[in-house]
Amino acid sequence: MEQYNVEQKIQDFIADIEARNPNEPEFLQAVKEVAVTVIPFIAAHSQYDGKKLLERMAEPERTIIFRVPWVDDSGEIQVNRGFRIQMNSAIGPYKGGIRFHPTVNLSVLKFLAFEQTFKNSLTTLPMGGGKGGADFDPQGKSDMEIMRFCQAFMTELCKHIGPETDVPAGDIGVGAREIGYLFGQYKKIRNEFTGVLTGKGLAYGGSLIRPEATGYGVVYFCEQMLKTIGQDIKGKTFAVSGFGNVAWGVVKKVTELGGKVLTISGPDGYIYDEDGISGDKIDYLLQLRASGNNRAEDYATKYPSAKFFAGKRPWEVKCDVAIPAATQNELYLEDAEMLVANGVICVTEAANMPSTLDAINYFLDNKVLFSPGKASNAGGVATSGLEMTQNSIRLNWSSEEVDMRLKEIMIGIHKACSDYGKDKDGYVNYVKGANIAGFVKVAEAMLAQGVV
Ligand SMILES: N=C(CCC(=O)O)C(=O)O
Repeated sequence: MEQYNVEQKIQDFIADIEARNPNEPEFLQAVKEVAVTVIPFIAAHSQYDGKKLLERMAEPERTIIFRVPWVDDSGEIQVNRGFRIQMNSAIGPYKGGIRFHPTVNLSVLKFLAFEQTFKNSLTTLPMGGGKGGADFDPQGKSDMEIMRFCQAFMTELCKHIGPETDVPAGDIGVGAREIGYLFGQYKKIRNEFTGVLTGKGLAYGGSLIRPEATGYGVVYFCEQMLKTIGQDIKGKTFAVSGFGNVAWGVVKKVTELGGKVLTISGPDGYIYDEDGISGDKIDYLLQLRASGNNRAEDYATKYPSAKFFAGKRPWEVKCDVAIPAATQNELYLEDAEMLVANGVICVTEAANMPSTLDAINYFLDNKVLFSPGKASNAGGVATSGLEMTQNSIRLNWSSEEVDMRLKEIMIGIHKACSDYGKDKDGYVNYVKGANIAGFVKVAEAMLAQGVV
């Protein structure tokens, strides 16, 4: 198909998506990024053309929105809004996290569920795309309030999920504690003990390595990216944002492989530790999170080698590798310009859609190695898939076994992205590679299953 037709197809598709999904900026951002890379591929492959595959992928199979009433410690009745987006089940049961955060809304969860479809496809495991959550703010809540909210949330959600239907897990605001309360309520209501959630505790069906998996997988992917230019993790400096489970896993694995992590960040700002975040400092990150606070400043208070920069983002720091591990749209064009000016050679996304489209295009135009979260942060959901496998065979693998399979999966995702994303100069456009590689498996399944 001639170029002007393809460009017109892209514009027409985007115009339709904008008309059908007004006031959903995050969802439109995620769909546009896929459209500009996948539509040219569809146009060049007749078996996919004219089948409305991307149009169908960009429309959830089911959107469930529900009221979550609960009682706080003072006896006040609270009302929150719960969601589950069941986006695409062509290659497996819906699979994706649950996010508890005041910024959660339909647009955010649709973007997450859409990205999850491509991410889960890249793992090659049988998992469809889904995501859920609520506009509930866990910050400052007591343990009992967290439990009552999780029970109220699952009282409704349990009608719509199951081990062969939809398998939720954690995400921002939903950690091991919340998964436990959600699982307990599901089991009580449905009277079933199944692998309906992943990220479970080891005592009731969880998998070793799952807490570290997203961060480990990011570093395994980053290692493969650096290898394409003859580089390695060892001796490199890293700027990391966030300090939840994901950032902790990144810091742990980078340090283990000989890299030096200089920063972590919270909503209050970032800390710069010139000595590097290693040893007991890594475990302190978890204590910081476990204490329920999200102030990065506390790290600088505890460790004199660290300086705190209030209200700033860590992308002003000179580093070899940047790893955004906090949340969506945390790395803007101005940050990308600063990173490139300071000589960054690789950006490996650890959060979901942390870079804006302008920032991504700036990295690609400057031939910086850049990987989207749907590829490089897939280690979390991949290990969730391995947890589902262990539950199915009613066996637990060792941490070495799980870690080995995780690394194999990340190397496989990197190869798939390279196969579809390498240009004639040998530069790998991981955005293009991930979107096309993720699209193909889902498209093949959708074509085989008819118009459903
Ligand atoms: N929050 C996750 C993990 C989802 C899962 O493990 O099902 C993600 O891939 O964004």
